[in-house]
Amino acid sequence: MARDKNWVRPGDHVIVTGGSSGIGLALAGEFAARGAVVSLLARRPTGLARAAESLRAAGATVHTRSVDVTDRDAVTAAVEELQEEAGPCAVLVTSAGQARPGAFLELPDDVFRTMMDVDYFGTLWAVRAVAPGMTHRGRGTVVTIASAAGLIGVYGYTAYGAAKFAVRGLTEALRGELVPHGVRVSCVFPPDVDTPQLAEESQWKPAETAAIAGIVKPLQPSTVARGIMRRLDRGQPVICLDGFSRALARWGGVLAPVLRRYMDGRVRAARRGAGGAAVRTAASAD
Ligand SMILES: NC(=O)C1=CN([C@@H]2O[C@H](COP(=O)(O)OP(=O)(O)OC[C@H]3O[C@@H](n4cnc5c(N)ncnc54)[C@H](OP(=O)(O)O)[C@@H]3O)[C@@H](O)[C@H]2O)C=CC1
Ligand SMILES: CCCCCCCCCCCCCCCC(=O)[C@@H](N)CO
Repeated sequence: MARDKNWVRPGDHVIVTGGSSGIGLALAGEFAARGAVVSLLARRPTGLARAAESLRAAGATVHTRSVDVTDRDAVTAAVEELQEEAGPCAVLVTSAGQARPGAFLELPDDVFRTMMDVDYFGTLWAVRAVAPGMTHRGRGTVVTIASAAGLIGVYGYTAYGAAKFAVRGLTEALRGELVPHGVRVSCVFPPDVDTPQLAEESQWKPAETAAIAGIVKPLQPSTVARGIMRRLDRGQPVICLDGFSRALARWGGVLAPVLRRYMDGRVRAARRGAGGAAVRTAASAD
């Protein structure tokens, strides 16, 4: 992905799934500050209205659509309508997502399907709705929000991590196909970010998962959004916001045995901390 200061211009139409909250809303604010027209997609109309209001108060032009990203036809229809209202989509950000951590042996089957439906297929349907237009016009940027849990397998994230690995696989393969058509493709791998989702998932999060994720202090959504914009300006296809994730993205395969031992140590420490005499041996194959 080449440097191109015109990847987003005033008046451009930017579509953000999950744009009513957290990372998506913070990014919508960054695009609005650059003069873009922003469209927000999410399920809850109240959240959409509140987010739109806050962006409009800062002078932005905002469109919204209440849609569940797992519904392919609804996503396609919403994106088409929004493009009729606000012009062809110059940038798509897929931030709609959900995290449900838990011990593998205790997670209900349907959680695995829900994570894939929301996090993976929710990303896929939005990308498929804009990709033909972008390639036809020879201009566009697709930004998917994965997770640091999509860079390495993390205790407690069997369902969520698998879906985020899928987002990463999709984005990486897609890049090779779309770049020749003038379409930029980037994937973002944030560590914990201080958003409603982080609070929501804490009710399910095993102490072991918290101990591993706690290696990186939660970032603020505004910091994450600014960091993403800076890296998009530089044309980076793989976007990490902290040193650990960056090391993982660059050296993950080579570092994996060391990282696994390190994480297993955090798991054992978390169990001692929880007062558990029951220290089951953490699996550490290599
Ligand atoms: N916060 C964190 O620690 C991290 C988050 N991420 C990822 O970043 C992305 C954004 O998360 P974050 O900003 O924290 O979360 P928030 O909970 O703050 O925002 C999530 C957004 O997605 C929307 N959304 C959720 N499910 C659906 C759905 N089925 N259909 C349409 N919209 C949906 C929500 O609106 P509504 O509920 O009304 O639909 C909301 O707008 C997610 O993909 C998440 O996995 C990655 C790494 C770390
Ligand atoms: C020597 C260095 C060792 C480094 C080990 C790994 C460091 C990064 C751990 C990241 C854990 C996963 C965070 C998931 C965030 C997320 O997606 C959820 N909060 C969503 O809500």
